[in-house]
Amino acid sequence: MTKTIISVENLKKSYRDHTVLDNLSFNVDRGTIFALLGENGAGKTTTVRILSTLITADRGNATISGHDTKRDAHTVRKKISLTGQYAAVDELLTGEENLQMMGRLNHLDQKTLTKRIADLLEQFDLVKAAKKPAKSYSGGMRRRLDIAISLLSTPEVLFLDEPTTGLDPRSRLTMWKFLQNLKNSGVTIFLTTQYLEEADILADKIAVIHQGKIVEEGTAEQLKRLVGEEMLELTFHDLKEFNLAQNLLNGLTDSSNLQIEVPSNGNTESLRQLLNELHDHSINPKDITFRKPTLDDVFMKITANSQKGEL
Ligand SMILES: Nc1ncnc2c1ncn2[C@@H]1O[C@H](COP(=O)(O)OP(=O)(O)OP(=O)(O)O)[C@@H](O)[C@H]1O
Repeated sequence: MTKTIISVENLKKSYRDHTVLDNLSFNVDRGTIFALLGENGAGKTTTVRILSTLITADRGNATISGHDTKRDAHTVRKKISLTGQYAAVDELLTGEENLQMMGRLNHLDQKTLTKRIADLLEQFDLVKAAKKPAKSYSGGMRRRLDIAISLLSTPEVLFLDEPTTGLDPRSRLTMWKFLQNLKNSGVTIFLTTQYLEEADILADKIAVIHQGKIVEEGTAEQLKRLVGEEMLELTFHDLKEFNLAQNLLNGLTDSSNLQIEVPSNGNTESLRQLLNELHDHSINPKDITFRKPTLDDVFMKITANSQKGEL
């Protein structure tokens, strides 16, 4: 079996004169979690819809396990499952009935289906809720049921379009745990997200999509390294101190919070020098913290560069 399970080469998609995907290319390794990270309207759903054979690209190629999503869509559909942004759950049926119905539509024999449903209800923490109508479920439970439905026949690749959008922080944490377990069971997961933290926590590889182009790609660590060193965040007692420090330090200033952020190489000697210099001017910061770059910083940096036309 080859390492690459999803291969995307120069995909283009336009609606009239609006270019939605502009030469998109990337690969996803088998058994990994891949995150397509981008803002609203960046082209994430369009990419998922092409890869899951719901629509076709105007140009370019995409394959799943070596099968072309356009020419061999039938085979691709057998290998994948898709969970969209809007849960495909029948509100009037119970959780168990939803699973039964979709299992029968998927032509699973009753014995296999009964066993599979019991496993999925257990795995997705829905045993207690199984006999209750889905309309009584919370957003998180509904999303879990939706994913359980898409796992009735074990797919090679599971596509999840914004799996945690609209969920409360606790349900997001639970979902992350489920997705990690799913990956450990061998399923390749392709997810789209607007949440930098989600991509950071879950993904083995992240591709940042902006206006239909991949503007950066790598592991969370690689993307964070792009931004550079650690940052040192200094908070001052009052505006007078802050203004004085601003003249001495070359950093990013935030006057409303009386904060200045300067790059730091993590070296204690340079920190001592900086503090001595402030001290010589009778400035003693109220608070000093080291901050590791976040994916937020990466995203800000990349999108700022692309707006400046540097990409
Ligand atoms: N069928 C369509 N007809 C016209 N324009 C479309 C169509 N589908 C998508 N678009 C446009 O393509 C762009 C990308 O949409 P897409 O849904 O892929 O973005 P997204 O990154 O998934 O954003 P969101 O998080 O809002 O879903 C948007 O500007 C959208 O309006």
